[in-house]
Amino acid sequence: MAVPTIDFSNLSTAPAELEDALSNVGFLQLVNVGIDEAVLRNALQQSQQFFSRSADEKAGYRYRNAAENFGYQGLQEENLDPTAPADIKETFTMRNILQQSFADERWPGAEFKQAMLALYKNALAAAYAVQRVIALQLGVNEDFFTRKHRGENISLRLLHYPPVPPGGVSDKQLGAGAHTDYGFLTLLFQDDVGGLQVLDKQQQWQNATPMAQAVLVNCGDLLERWTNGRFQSTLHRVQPVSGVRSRYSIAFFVDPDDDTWVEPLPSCVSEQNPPLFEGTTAGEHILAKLNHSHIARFEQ
Ligand SMILES: O=C(O)CCC(=O)C(=O)O
Ligand SMILES: [Fe+2]
Repeated sequence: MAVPTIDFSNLSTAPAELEDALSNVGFLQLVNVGIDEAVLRNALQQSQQFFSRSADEKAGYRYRNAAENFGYQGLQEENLDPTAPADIKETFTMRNILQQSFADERWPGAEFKQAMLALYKNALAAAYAVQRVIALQLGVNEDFFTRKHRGENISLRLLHYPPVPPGGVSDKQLGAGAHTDYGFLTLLFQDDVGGLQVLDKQQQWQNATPMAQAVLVNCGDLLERWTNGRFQSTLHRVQPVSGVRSRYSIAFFVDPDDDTWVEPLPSCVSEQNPPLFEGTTAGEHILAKLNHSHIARFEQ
């Protein structure tokens, strides 16, 4: 299985290719979706600067709770796979920052904040464009999904995977443990280091090789539920980084508003395809998964 590349500007082929990729792989590389390279570069630069600060300084911007979903989390504070050792990554998460204002002292700096607001805005416009195409493919109104994603569960997350010395980690310890994403879809911007892997239908891990100028897009659990399993929320993980260079990535999680009721759409259900999922609110699903990946480390 290769992760397919789709040119979003080709209106005659993109919708069907998008549907095909989400159904068969759950991941795709999207080009020409309107991401401004300078905005992305600036955000990555700010991310590198922030993570290079001392542990003490970074601790001043700590994450407080899953409901707020904002701030810095250090190495081994999260288990995306609750059955594995904690992830060797540090993160800075920013939820709903176009509408929710966090006090200045919660931000690492004014330039950092400006850079993140710009990327958030740019990524949101791209995500809405993709959602409109998906809606039409699924036989609902074009704005069916965008109306349910007003921002309260949309977040931008900077990730830093420092290199680990050979033999420095146990067998099962990863940069990010195997998991599926919680929401509708995720846009991922990765540097050229590599390490992200996607599980294929033969249960083999395949590299999602970084591709310049492309955004990696993947389907989350709630889109899988809406499509009654037609679109796949695929397991993925990040290998620990060896060598000398750190890996940096930025994820943009596009998740529905808390009160959104998610159940299989009529176009995805038939006599041959009875509903596989019960209805749930998006809020319940997201909070349960967030808590699960943070609480697990206290139980080990
Ligand atoms: O950093 C990456 O490449 C992937 C991170 C990821 O899958 C996640 O945070 O959900
Ligand atoms: Fe993920």
